[in-house]
Amino acid sequence: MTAPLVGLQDQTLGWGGQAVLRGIDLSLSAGERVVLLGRSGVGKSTLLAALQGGIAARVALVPQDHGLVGSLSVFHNVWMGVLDDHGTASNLRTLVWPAKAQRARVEAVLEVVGLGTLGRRTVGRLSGGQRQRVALARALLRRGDVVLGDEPVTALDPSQGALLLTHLVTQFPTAVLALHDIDQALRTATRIVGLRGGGIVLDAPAADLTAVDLLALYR
Ligand SMILES: Nc1ncnc2c1ncn2[C@@H]1O[C@H](COP(=O)(O)OP(=O)(O)OP(=O)(O)O)[C@@H](O)[C@H]1O
Repeated sequence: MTAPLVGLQDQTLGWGGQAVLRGIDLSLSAGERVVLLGRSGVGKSTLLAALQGGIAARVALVPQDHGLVGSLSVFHNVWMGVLDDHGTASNLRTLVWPAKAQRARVEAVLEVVGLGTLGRRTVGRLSGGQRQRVALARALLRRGDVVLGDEPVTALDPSQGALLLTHLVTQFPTAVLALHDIDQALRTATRIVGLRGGGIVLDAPAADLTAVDLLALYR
């Protein structure tokens, strides 16, 4: 049996000494597509942060707040996904004068998210949905062993969101996604983890669950 990518055992998770989740046991294996579900504020982002902190493999992130720099161009924000693959001198050069090959790599992922013509646009001038697509493009450029997405398509229309979510999970061997849409969770996940009342109350293969089972997390 291969070792898990991360294993949390009886962990208390929270912020600034304040516990949000208690008694958390969760291990993530390569190849899984885990969706985290639960009411707003229950601790999905908190759990994602703990998983991120524990994974030693290469991780691409799609944070809930997008994590973009509004004063920089779309190109530069997407390129941030691979900043740690390059040295400081190279990154400074890219900031001032991106090479043609770098532009081409970024344009390829911008095409995928439907922002092919907006590479030079300042992120501060984009709509919410466009910003989310920049964050998705940054993760797609980064690639990696695991993608962690915190409501990664909530700002998109349902059809575009479904397409990009499907694309995202096919680009990474392993995914953990916090979602709000139960049907999307059932379509996307191999495993669903449900949070309620400060802990994990459900951890089961998606194939064994129905929408009715998942609605219980929100009552
Ligand atoms: N960076 C942070 N610093 C301090 N407290 C935080 C931080 N992130 C979340 N919290 C707190 O942790 C608790 C759980 O929030 P969290 O964002 O994990 O929930 P969530 O299930 O992801 O919610 P939502 O679905 O609304 O995004 C909340 O009380 C929130 O205020």
